[in-house]
Amino acid sequence: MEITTVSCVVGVASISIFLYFIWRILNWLWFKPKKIEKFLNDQGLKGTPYKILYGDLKEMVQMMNEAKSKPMTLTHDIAPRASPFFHKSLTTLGKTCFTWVGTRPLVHISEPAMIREVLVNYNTYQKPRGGNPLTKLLVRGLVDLEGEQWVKHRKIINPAFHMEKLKHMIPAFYVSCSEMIGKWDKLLTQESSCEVDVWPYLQTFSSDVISRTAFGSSFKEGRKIFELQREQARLVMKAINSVYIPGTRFLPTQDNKRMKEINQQVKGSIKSIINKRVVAMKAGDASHDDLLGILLDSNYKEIKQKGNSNFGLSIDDVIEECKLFYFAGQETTGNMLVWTMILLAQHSEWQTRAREEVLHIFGDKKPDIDGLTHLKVINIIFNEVLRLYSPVASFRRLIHDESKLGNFTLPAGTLIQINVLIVHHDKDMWGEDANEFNPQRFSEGVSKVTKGQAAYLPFGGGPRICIGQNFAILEAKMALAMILQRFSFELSPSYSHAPHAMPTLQPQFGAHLILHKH
Ligand code: HEM
Repeated sequence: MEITTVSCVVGVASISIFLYFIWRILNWLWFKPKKIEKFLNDQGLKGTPYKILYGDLKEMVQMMNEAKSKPMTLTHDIAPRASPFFHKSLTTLGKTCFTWVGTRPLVHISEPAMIREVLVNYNTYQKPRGGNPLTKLLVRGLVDLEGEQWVKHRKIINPAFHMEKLKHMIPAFYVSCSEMIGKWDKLLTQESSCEVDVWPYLQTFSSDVISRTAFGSSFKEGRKIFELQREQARLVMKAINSVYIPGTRFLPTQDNKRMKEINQQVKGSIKSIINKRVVAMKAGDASHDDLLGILLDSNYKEIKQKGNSNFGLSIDDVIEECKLFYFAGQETTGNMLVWTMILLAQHSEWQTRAREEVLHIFGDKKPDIDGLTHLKVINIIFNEVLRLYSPVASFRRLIHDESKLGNFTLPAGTLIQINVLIVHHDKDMWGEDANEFNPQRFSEGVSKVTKGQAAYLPFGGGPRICIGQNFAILEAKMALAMILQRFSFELSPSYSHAPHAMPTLQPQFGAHLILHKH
């Protein structure tokens, strides 16, 4: 009798637990997203209807693949190809609307006042969490931290990007660019002009710059790290574009195994560079001019000042920051340069103006820091390139608690997306010629043209603005000045216009230009 009662109780308890889990799964998969959908709709916010588990992921990937399948006509109206799903959603649902990333709502904001609110209040609007934890193998460090940890890291890393430190990186920019130009010179030994896909050269250039500026004399080891990080980025992008089922990262799939293997190798290599450097520092024999040297110095000062190593970065922290320099600084700057060359190849009048400025300031001499900071025409050209072909097409934030944004109340767990590329092409903001290449619009500075609004965001904004923007601009100025001193260029007939945002904005089929030697 007693045994029967016990079995009954166990049976009822098991059924209850089972039903509870079923309820939780159904709530996660269906009831909660539908409740949120109604909550947002009731506030007048339009959105795509929620689709179970995937949300809009399938349509997003399908539209991206379709856009990728063919090049576009040679215009700068690139958002429909580069961000097809978001462009369509914002066009049909309104500039403030919502879509779905799996079971999470993704609210798109485009009004400058709302954008500013999100960027300034960085403790409320945080970097997204969740999704596939394997992505953390690629991006951690400053870009991924919050609260006090972020403040601490930003303070220690900041000195590495001060102008007086960046000055010491000019020789590294010069050497890397000379190597690239040397290769182009070789291609042109027989002929006075030839067709070159400049994209792979610019990628190698910008990764070489990071290897040299991050690790100084150890830059060859840096190059190997970079190759591994590139492979990691491909695997991570694959993971991000699929729905993450919790726990699957532990499955011994080929991709999972490779991602972990790469992580070990990269960490091991950076650790060995750091260890060598720490030994050299103790012997008073280390370079203090590269990013690693400046970071270790700054860290040492912080620990000394506060009298406790808890206030500084650990070796693991330093490893993550070095990995981040590659991830954040290489592809973005390479993209900025490739689009600059493509646009100047198309708009020869601006190419001529830029060359005249370079020859006026430097003649055929090595560009120096003073001259580079005085390049005005090149400055407005870069502003316009970064507007039309912003390397970071969009970025996201996550709210952990219910929050008010503008007139809307957003539930906890909502993702927010700022579609930089779409904002940069908005005719209401930039005028009827929003899709034209017109660097002149920046002739009186960025704030004049945006009327001080948060509408120009190639480097983000607020306290979490890109820490490397001066580095990137200086590097790009050196490269463009040296290129213009030696070559003129135009689009090759084989160039196919295909801007593609995966993850940063790239020319999908390369950048085939005809180079002419001066
Ligand atoms: C043209 C080149 C570049 C572009 C367009 C660019 C763009 C951006 C953007 C849009 C953000 C903000 C992302 C967000 O708010 O979610 C950002 C952050 C960041 N960037 Fe860059 N970046 C460039 C070059 C660099 C370089 C050269 C480095 C370093 C070597 C770098 C390091 C970082 C870091 C560490 C952050 C995170 C800052 C923080 O959260 O405090 N970037 N970048």
